[in-house]
Amino acid sequence: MPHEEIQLVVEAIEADYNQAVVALHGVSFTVRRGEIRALLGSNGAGKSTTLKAVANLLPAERGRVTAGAIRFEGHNVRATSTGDLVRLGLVQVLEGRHVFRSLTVEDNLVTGAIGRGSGRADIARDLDRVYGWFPRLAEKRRAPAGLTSGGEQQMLAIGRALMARPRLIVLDEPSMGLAPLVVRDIFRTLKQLNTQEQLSILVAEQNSTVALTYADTATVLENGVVVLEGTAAELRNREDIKAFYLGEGAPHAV
Ligand SMILES: Nc1ncnc2c1ncn2[C@@H]1O[C@H](COP(=O)(O)OP(=O)(O)OP(=O)(O)O)[C@@H](O)[C@H]1O
Repeated sequence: MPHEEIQLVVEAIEADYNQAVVALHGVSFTVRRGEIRALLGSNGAGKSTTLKAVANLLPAERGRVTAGAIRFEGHNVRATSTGDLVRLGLVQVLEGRHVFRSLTVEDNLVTGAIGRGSGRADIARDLDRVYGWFPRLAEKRRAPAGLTSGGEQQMLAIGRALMARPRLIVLDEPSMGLAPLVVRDIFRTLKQLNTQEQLSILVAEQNSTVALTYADTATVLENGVVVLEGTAAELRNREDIKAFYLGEGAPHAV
């Protein structure tokens, strides 16, 4: 595989919080251009910490990367602010969605374009594009975001990220708290964005079944260490994985 196709390199990173709790002990993986990589693992495995490290968001939580390297398209992530990473095309959608509840859906989307320096016409075109991907957001464009459903808020968080014109989006648990059909719709749209716009995706999920359905590759974390890595197809066929690593019970449990 040619080197230039590797978009994100995470190399042997270690991270801690409050200079005390060590959350990652040498995590490594890559994301190729146009790839969907799932980051799997049970509660506390280190998924969120890894994603925050990739977006250089750990300092905001008294966390830090203490060793290793992270490079996005050749840029040293540890030395680049989150805002600059967004401008470079690496955009994160955080766990819990974090929409501005009192702003309308459309105003929330427009905030995603801040910092890009775009004019009104560009923003209007990108809004149309997001509404094309998520028609439910178009229907709710004038509604306060806080009054929309959980699924719509997740779509809004993704739509807001798309307004920044990302080349790689980083998503933390997009399925959390959502009904299975809504989760399926969201993952289908992500897959279409991936195939039609060559958008690379790094997604942390506890729902390994849905993640392995849509991802190309997966990395499984346990206690801050990579315990398994492979193509999603390989991992889908390993019945033992859910029982051993993902806290989803024995393989034959109902
Ligand atoms: N802000 C924080 N301050 C201190 N310790 C933290 C903080 N956030 C996470 N940790 C610790 O770091 C470790 C990894 O947690 P992390 O949230 O990355 O796991 P996770 O795989 O994303 O789990 P979850 O699915 O529950 O979010 C855990 O031991 C957790 O307690």
